[in-house]
Amino acid sequence: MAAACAAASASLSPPQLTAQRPAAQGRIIFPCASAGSRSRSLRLRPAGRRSPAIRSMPRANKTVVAALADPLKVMIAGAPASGKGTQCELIKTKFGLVHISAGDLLRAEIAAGSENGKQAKEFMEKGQLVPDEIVVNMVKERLLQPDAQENGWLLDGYPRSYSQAMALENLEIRPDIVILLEVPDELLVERVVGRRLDPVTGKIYHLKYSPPETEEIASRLTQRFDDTEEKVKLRLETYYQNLQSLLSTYEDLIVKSSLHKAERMSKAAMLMPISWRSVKLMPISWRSIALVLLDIGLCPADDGTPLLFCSTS
Ligand SMILES: Nc1ncnc2c1ncn2[C@@H]1O[C@H](COP(=O)(O)OP(=O)(O)O)[C@@H](O)[C@H]1O
Repeated sequence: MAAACAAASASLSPPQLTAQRPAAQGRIIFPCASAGSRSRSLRLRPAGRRSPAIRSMPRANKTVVAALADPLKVMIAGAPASGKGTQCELIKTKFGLVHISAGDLLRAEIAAGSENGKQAKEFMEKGQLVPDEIVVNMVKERLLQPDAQENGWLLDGYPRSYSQAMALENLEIRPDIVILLEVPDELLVERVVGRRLDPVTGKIYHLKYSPPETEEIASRLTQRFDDTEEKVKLRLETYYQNLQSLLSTYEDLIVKSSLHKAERMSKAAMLMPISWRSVKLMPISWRSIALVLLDIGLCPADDGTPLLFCSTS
C-alpha cells in the first residue's frame, strides 16, 4: 500500500485528458507533489500485464499502470462551510476537472434575474432545498456539456436528496469517487457567520481566521444572503435530513474526511483508513487515481484545523 501510494502520489500535474485520451489507452500527467519533486506520468492502458519496457524501468521512473477510458468524475459533499469550496479549487487545479457547484448555478440564475432564480431564492432564503424541477435539469445539462464530458467533472452540492441521486442514476451518471467532508457543527456555524466574499477576485475570506489583506479589500467584501447564524442552522438541519440518501446511494464510493478524527491523528494514520476501504472497493482502473487523490496532502484550514486535499506544491 505504502509503495503504491508513493508511486501514485509522486505523479501530480494538470491532467491532459482531452488531447491524450484514446478509448482504451491514454496518459495523465499530474503535477509534482512537492516543489522539486519530478513530474511523473500515470500511464493508462488496458488492465493486464505491464509491457517489458515498463517492467524493466528503474523504480523511480516507473509509471503506474491502470485501465481507463473515461475522465475522472468526482462528487464532493459536506455541510455548509465544511470546506467544499476550498477543496474544490485544489482538486480542480490538480486534476483539470470542471467544477460544477449546484449552489453557484442557482446563484447565477438569481443574478440573471431568471424565473428559476426568483423561485430558487425563496427556498434558499429559508435554508431549504430548491425543488427538483429547477435543480435536476440545471445540473444535468451542465454535466452533459462537452467540457465536463471531455475533462471530467467535480460535482459539488449535488445530489442532496434521494430523488436527485436517482435522477443521476437513471441517466447512468455515476461518480468514480464521492468525497464527504465531516466537520463538527460548532465550527461550521462560526465559519459561515464570518465568511465573506471579495466580488472582484472571487476570493473567500473569514473575518477572524483569514481577514482581508487591505482596507480597500475589506470595504468591498460581501456576505452571502444565507450566511447568517439563523439560516445556517436551518441549512444544517436540511443537510442532515438528506445525508442518508447520499450515503446509501454511493455507499461503495464514499471517502470520508472526518475532522474530529483528523485532529487526533497523524497524516498517515488519518488517510489510510479513509482511503483503504474505498480504494479496495473501487474498480481496479481507478485505484491509482484514488491514491493520488487521497495523497495530495494535509494542511491547516484558516481556523487551524486540518483539511484534506491541500496543495503541497
Ligand atoms: N442540490 C441542490 N438541491 C436543492 N437545493 C440546492 C442544491 N444545492 C444548493 N441548493 C440550494 O442552494 C443553497 C446554497 O447551497 P451551497 O452554495 O452549496 O451552500 P452550502 O452547501 O454552504 O449550503 C442551499 O442552502 C440550497 O437552498
